[in-house]
Amino acid sequence: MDPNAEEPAPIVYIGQHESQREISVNSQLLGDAQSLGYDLLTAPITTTHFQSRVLAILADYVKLISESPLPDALPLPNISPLTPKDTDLSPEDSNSALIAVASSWIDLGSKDPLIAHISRQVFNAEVAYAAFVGISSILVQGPVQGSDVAQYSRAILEALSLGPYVQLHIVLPMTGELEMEGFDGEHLSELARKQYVVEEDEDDDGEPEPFGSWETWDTIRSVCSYSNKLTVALEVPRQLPFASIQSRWYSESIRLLLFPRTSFLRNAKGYPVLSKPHQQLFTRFLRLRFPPWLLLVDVDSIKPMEEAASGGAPLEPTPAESANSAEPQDPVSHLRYIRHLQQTQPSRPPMERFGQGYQDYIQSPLQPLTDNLESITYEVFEKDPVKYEWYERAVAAVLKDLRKKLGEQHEIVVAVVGAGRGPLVTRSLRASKSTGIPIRCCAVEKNPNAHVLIQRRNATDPLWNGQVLIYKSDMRAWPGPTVNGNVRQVDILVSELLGSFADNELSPECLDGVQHVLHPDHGINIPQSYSAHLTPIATPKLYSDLLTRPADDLWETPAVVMLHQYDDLCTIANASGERVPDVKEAWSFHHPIAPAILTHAFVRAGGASDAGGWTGGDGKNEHNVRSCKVSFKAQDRGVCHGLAGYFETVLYAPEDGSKKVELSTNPVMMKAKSEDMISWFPIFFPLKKPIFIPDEAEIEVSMWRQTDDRKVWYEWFVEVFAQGTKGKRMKVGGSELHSSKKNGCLM
Ligand SMILES: C[S@@+](CC[C@H](N)C(=O)[O-])C[C@H]1O[C@@H](n2cnc3c(N)ncnc32)[C@H](O)[C@@H]1O
Repeated sequence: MDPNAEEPAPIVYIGQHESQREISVNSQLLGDAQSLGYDLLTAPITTTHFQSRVLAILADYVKLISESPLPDALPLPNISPLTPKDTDLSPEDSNSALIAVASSWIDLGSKDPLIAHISRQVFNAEVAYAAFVGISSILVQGPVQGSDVAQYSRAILEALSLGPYVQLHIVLPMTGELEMEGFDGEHLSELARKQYVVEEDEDDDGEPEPFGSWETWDTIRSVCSYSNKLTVALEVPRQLPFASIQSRWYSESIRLLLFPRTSFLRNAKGYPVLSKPHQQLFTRFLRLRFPPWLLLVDVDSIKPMEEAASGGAPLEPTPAESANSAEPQDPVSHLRYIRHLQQTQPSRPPMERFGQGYQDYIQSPLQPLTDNLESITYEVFEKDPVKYEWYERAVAAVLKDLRKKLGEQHEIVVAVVGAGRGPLVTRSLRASKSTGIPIRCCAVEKNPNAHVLIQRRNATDPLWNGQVLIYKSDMRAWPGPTVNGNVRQVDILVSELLGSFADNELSPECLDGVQHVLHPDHGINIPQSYSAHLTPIATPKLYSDLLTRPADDLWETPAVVMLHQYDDLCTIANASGERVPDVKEAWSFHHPIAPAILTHAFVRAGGASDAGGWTGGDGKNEHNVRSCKVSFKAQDRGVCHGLAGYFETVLYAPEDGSKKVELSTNPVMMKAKSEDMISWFPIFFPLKKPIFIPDEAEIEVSMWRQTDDRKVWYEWFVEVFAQGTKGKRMKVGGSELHSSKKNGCLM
């Protein structure tokens, strides 16, 4: 968790795959591949013998129905169980390093019921046998061009139930068609009967839909209910598609990245290398919490060691051979290059280093008002390299402004409310020292355990020097500091009560409750304001994680997550033309609030005035209700799984108009306002049912911050609109109304 610690090279598992492996894979060959430096090897589940047997059964059946007076009365043929000649695989200890390959000559989505039926039998027999011999990872060719994706998906769903540990990895291109070598022999799709072959659409320009491959995947995983046993084996093409397609795939469950021969370039010395964009893609995937395995496809064919030693290619070229040959003779040049990339990865930004292991990990938001935090939690905040520094700047700026306004005679009272272990007290004292403006400093904390530490710190820290006035109190019940027997008004009220969505740790309610100690004319709050921001995202990872958890109200509870494997559905171009997420403000809070509002709230409390709150209680907290309706424009089709939430805060805007001191977790503003700040992860408002978003659709988000005087909760609702035929917008999808009332934040 230390953001400054040295980073080890990421762990990457690399395998080798040959589309047409000519030699059978056994533990000997696997051992040879491992001694060359591979971790994994692919192995076809069945042999060509099996294929010939299936084709013969098919041919017999076709003949039979052609000769039968009642062809429709004939039952579809069955494939008899596998025989020893049909497969080279057997149970071995080393099988965990094998990835089984299901036959690519079948057509699970064939529109011809006969072909689909045969294909399913082949596939099920293969999956079941692979699972039986202890190989859980199975590479499965994606749907054949023109076949029925729904039918294919159903077949995948069926196969997933064939073994408890079966993992199916669907081979798909990023866009268009696969580049890796296809299957050479007879393909079942070519044997579909005429009446089932659909003529090509003449109007079709032949150009693939850029998101077509992703859409195929979306259908497969939706039919399979986002099963965590189903992932993608994504082929990396020579020409990478648009950034929007790359980031869509990045958000998906990718277990394998396939690098075919075509994805490599040759450098001046003839060695295989990846282009810069390919390297960036590689780095991005490597930073995932569970990076995909890599498969080098149809490069550096693996020969058994014995064969290599007795006349095959030598393992390492001699210098003379290297000099004389136009192409390097290294038998694992692609692997060596990828290992080199692995070892020379650029270091991660501080937030990623700090959050390592927490990426896409769902946590309940902290409730520091209801719960008493542990010392270790404070310790984690205190590692932030930015937040405390910015608070110190803000206090210094306020001190200078107040000094101008109040003169040297006025002793400035600074109160840190919710002081925790005291870092903001230290920063306030430092600001006083650096500006030369003396202060009277107080610390208020309701956590009795943290209170012990701040008292000790007051006694031992030379900067505190026993001068800090320490109060163990809920700030809302604190009467203010007593100096020389008199209660003094506070000039600067410093707090850090912000959650990932700004107000979700009840900063507004706490600061309202302590505003009575602040000087009514010139008192200043740090922060002065904060705002909540949101944007719709696709995050299949979080959605499928939530699906695996039993509690129903998980869908009704915002979660704190270091969002990593997700895709922004709505982006805009920034000033330099770069596409950035369209993050919009939901609402904001400003402090101090108008005294009249507090007076009114006070009168309402106890039910003496008005009819009571709209959502319960007397209505005393109703001024902290907020709502918004924000509209976003999606560029490309996708699926919305929820809303990502962020916050921004103005700690202080100096009176001379100089740069404001601000913090932000909004990915668009963070760099400019508080780069490398690590204290807050984003918040995620999930949707119980993912919503499909068509190209260029409008996404409307309605959100509410509600209260009943005892707690605060959020409600959220998403609607999707597309352009209708008559030029009018038309609703095409929407969520149910989600509400966190049951798990609201207690006041
Ligand atoms: C997010 S922590 C910040 C701690 C510390 N100021 C820092 O920046 O490291 C918020 C602190 O406020 C305290 N707190 C929250 N609500 C409070 C209240 N109503 N009265 C007093 N302390 C409160 C919590 O116990 C916690 O120590």
